[in-house]
Amino acid sequence: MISVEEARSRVLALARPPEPEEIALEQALGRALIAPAMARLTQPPFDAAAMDGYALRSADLPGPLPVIGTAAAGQPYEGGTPPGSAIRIFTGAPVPAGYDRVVMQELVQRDGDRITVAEPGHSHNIRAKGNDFAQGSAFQPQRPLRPADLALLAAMNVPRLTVARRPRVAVLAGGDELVPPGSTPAPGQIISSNDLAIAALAREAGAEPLVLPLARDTEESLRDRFAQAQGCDLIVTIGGASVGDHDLIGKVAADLGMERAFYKLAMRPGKPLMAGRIGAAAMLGLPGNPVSAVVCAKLFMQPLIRAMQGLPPGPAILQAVLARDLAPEGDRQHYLRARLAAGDALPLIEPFDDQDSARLWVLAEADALLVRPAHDPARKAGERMSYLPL
Ligand SMILES: Nc1nc2c(c(=O)[nH]1)N[C@H]1C(S)=C(S)[C@@H](COP(=O)(O)OP(=O)(O)OC[C@H]3O[C@@H](n4cnc5c(N)ncnc54)[C@H](O)[C@@H]3O)O[C@H]1N2
Ligand code: MOO
Repeated sequence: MISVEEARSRVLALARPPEPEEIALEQALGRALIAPAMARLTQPPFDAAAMDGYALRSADLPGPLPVIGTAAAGQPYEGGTPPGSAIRIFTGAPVPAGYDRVVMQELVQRDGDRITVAEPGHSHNIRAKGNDFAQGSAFQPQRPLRPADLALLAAMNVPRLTVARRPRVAVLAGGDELVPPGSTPAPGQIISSNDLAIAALAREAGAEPLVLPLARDTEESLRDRFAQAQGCDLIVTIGGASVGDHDLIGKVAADLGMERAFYKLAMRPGKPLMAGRIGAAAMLGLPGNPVSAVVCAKLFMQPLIRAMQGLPPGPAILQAVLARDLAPEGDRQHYLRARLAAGDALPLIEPFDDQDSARLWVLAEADALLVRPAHDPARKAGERMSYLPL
């Protein structure tokens, strides 16, 4: 069995270079820029007042000074600025050349058309032209676009963007025991849960998921579902990955010409993970146990989807302090469902006693996956450990 690290690099090697798509700025939340966005203007485009008050020369203080005009946002003052004068000014208005300071109105005594300033405050309250960004500045963050990025891109006057096309991900769950949520299960049946979680994880990573109808445990049914996944960039199967008589994914995928990158890795949960390529599509065969499927999706599927968009694959691995002693680990890298609590410099992490890979309730109560390398020795409370946030 290969290691988690080796499996990860083989999975990431399945990513093809991202394909460009041009979209409107309003559609850009969560998308990955694959060409830099260039600022089409300078911001602020002029020296701008940062406060409501009076624009004047510092050298003329404390006054008294005549107020000879007004400037507001969108209504610049067009007159002269002779020494010994001031104008009324409002936040966002251009500060006329000649004045070097805006004094907040709270610090000004006004008597008719004259002002006196006993104590002007420290700040000059002027945002210099270009102090945010200059025309021609290139913006290309190595992460999905966030809400505030849309404001920046709007301020840069960039109404259209070149982003990575969203990878299309087919989610293929199967098993004779599975019926969709809302059905009444017959004896021996359960509700299919994984497909929803895997589709949501795909969407979270930037993909456009396509959840296929549940497959039966027959080669014919699976072949039919693979045919429905035509045109997708990634096919993610759930279940049927192990060695039982009804675990047909490997066989059907092989019959369809799958080039296997690996099958099985030294990981817990998730040992029977399968990866490769079928025609133009990458393929991941996730194990059926619900927790195993989610853990594999976080560790392999989401990084692959991010890589397909030209993004750093992740996931972020963070540090925490162990809240209790742990026995030595076995021969597979273990991802333990765990709770986080506030600590001093780092959070405290405590794994749940029951790590059954079918228990979704425990997964829902977990904040993190505590990472223990294969053959990790016994650990004491207080030691530093790695974890993956959920
Ligand atoms: N003899 C062995 N048996 C098993 C091994 C092994 O090495 N030797 N590995 C175990 C491990 S580890 C895992 S994980 C599972 C994975 O098996 P499969 O990928 O073949 O998954 P299934 O058998 O189809 O299902 C396992 C389990 O999960 C439930 N399931 C499947 N799909 C869904 C779904 N969409 N929603 C909800 N639950 C689902 C299914 O009913 C089973 O209970 O194999 C072990 N066995
Ligand atoms: O490795 Mo399987 O993924 O637990 O239960």
